[in-house]
Amino acid sequence: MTEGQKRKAVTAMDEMSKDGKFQRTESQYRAWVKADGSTDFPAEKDRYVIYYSWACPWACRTLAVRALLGLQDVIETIAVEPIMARTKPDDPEDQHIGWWFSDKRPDTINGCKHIRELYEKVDPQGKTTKFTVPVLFDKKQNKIVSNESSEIIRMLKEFNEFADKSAPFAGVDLYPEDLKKEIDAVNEWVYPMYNNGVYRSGFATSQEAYNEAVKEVWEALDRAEKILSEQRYLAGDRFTEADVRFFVTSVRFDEIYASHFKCTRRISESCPHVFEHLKEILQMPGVRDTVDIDDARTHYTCSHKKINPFSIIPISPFQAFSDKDFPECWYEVHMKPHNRDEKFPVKK
Ligand SMILES: N[C@@H](CCC(=O)N[C@@H](CS)C(=O)NCC(=O)O)C(=O)O
Repeated sequence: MTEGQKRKAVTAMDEMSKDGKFQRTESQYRAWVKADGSTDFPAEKDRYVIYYSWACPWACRTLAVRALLGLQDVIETIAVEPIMARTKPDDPEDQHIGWWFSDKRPDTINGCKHIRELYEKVDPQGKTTKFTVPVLFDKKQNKIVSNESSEIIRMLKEFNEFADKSAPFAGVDLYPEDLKKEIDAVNEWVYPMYNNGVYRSGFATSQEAYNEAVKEVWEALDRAEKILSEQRYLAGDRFTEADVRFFVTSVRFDEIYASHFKCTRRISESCPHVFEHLKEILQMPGVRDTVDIDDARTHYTCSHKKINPFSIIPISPFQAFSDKDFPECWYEVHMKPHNRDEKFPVKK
């Protein structure tokens, strides 16, 4: 970046088309960790860190896969604060709002104040303009490896030799060769209609754009409900990344997307099979530790000022059935035993 030229920093809420549609930009860091050392990023224990937000479904899918593969002691993690804030508050021309660290949640590796500073540190030329989590960071070379979660979840298997063998899917490839076609077919509709669909619904700034998006979210729910009433998992009778990718949106749906993103339906009331599927995954060893529904709710309701200018947090719908406060009332419902084993016994 030459002097006088300013980086145009953007956030998700700036990525709008003229007709009010949310259009997500592509991730910019797309390198790969490899166990065989064939890239600049060899798989090593204690070398990498994942920066994440508890709110972010994309970041949390990397945490879920890390837990399922038993990599908690191999790759460390650093969380940001839930509420986004201006990253250059002293510059009136720079209105960027982003993820912050704090004394309670410090960046213990790079000592940055916010995620934007981390990106600017590794990229002083100003090529990056959107500062997202997750970030997979190489501590040895001080480089960002990847900020694309769909690729990070696939490269985590490269660390399998260091995995805790007692983890539910230690050494397992969640994108196995023989199921790639089925998984790709599921991801192809789950990403646009569901994972990104809820954002397209919530960020829409015209009635037409909202109607179109929310209709697709509902269609995706109906489609998943049908599949999960006929088979145990989305890509067949084996658990795969397609289930994790679906889960991270499902788990936030009733508490956050139904109200804050105006998706209006509730999984726990209208999609019993999707609900049991989400409970099954949430209850897999390690996964509960990758979901902080309180932090997530705080982020969405208090960071998107254009959607919720007074930062009013809607009361939890699960409060209606419980004497417990939030988030205990939420966990009470979601940690109740699921019926997936009974309905679809795993073939031995
Ligand atoms: N393609 C990215 C998307 C990540 C993403 O959009 N993360 C959001 C949080 S949910 C973010 O960090 N947004 C920052 C911003 O909008 O400025 C991935 O899947 O890794």
